[in-house]
Amino acid sequence: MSLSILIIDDEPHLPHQIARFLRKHGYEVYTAADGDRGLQELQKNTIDLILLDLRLPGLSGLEILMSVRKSDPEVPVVMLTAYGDVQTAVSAMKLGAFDYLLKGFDLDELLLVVQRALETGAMSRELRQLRRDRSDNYHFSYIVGHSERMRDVFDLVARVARSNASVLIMGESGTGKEVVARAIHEQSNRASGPFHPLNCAAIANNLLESELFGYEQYAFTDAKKQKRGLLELAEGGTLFLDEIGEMPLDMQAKLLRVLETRSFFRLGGSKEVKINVRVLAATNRDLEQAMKEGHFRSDLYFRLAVLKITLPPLRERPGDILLFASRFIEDFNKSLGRNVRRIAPEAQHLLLAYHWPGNIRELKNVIERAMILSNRDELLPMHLPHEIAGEGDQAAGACIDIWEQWLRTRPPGPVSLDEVSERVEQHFIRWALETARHNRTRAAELLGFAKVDQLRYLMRKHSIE
Ligand SMILES: Nc1ncnc2c1ncn2[C@@H]1O[C@H](COP(=O)(O)OP(=O)(O)OP(=O)(O)O)[C@@H](O)[C@H]1O
Repeated sequence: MSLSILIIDDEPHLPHQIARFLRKHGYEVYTAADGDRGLQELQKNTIDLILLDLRLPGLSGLEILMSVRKSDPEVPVVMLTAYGDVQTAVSAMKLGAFDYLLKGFDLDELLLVVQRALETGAMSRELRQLRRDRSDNYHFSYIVGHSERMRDVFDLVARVARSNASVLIMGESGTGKEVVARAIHEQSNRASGPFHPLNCAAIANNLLESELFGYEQYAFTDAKKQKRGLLELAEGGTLFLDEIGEMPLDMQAKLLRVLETRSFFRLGGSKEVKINVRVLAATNRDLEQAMKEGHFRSDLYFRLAVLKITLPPLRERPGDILLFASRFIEDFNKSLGRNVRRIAPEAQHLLLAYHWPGNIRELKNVIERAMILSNRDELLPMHLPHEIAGEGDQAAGACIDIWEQWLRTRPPGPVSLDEVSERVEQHFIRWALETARHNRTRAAELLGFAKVDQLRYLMRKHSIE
């Protein structure tokens, strides 16, 4: 990725001399002779470093520095200063400038400062990304599982990680395709580079192109400022294209060209950008079928599927269900501040008997939900959703919740059995009506009544409308 430097300086020769020198070292350079034009360049282009003269016509260097800090706090600024202005340069450092250079500097000295500033800028971007990942609650670790098929998958992951080839990861939704892609990245020699996932199905077709390729200013009406696409942002790392089967045919042709030439043009751009990015793709669609139907290009398929990994659905590896469940319990114990110790045997049976159409994602959600619902150290059938536990257990669960709630809130003193059964009865009826969305026949069924009349009688008794 070529990094961009903006020089804001009004001297007639120096900026051009610096620009020539930096271009020779592979940087993209923009120049501006005053603050206003400098800020305009900053608005239009993606700038990685600013070299800023302290004395300028119009806005002063310090004023420009302050507006840069406000609009783009991470871009490093190096002040260019004359001998008599060192004191002001020191004030600029206090305002957040990265460094200053005394005019008369030699170009090698400039290059060193530029390289250091760019590295610092890259590090603060990386830190921001890491913080974002952490706040997304993303902590990368994965579970291999007991099943032989998953052990084979992760053996293959370790082997393909060493190569640079494209990999196509196949499997139903929620089987862990992105997890596998991250595992390949983390075990490869690109691990210290970025990993950028892009879900081709979650993004409108017209945005997909600009998301991948980026654009120059005014490439289209809304392109107010140049923007780098994911192909550039993933430089030195991995780009993960999820649901590649949903990519429109014209984009498939453009992606193929990138894979063949390892280069591309930003939208509206005329300069070829060279890249060093590994592309991993995933699909839950049968791409061979899609090729036969003409929805997927076969040349792209063969480029992407140099290596293939297929993830089995969870129902075909029941040996993994309880292992994954208990690992998720450990994770959620930490994040929810809970201390759940086990899954009751009856609940284990239900988890094992279920067919898991949503695979590991569904299992993870089911465990999280159960842990939120349970206020004990054990997960019971009543904490599982009704498609897993059936309705009977949900009703029992509701009943126990009501009971526990009442025990916690009732005034101290002796409890009469009548009082307890009255309360449970009243709350149980309300629960059934709500669950049945006020359909009385259905609510009566949930309560195990043969006739709706029984429900009507109890509703009158407890003054329930
Ligand atoms: N081996 C694993 N270890 C730990 N967590 C896993 C594993 N596999 C999947 N998960 C969890 O299951 C959820 C779904 O995984 P992932 O997003 O990788 O699936 P996917 O196959 O890419 O799904 P989709 O096709 O819908 O994009 C995630 O929360 C992930 O953390």
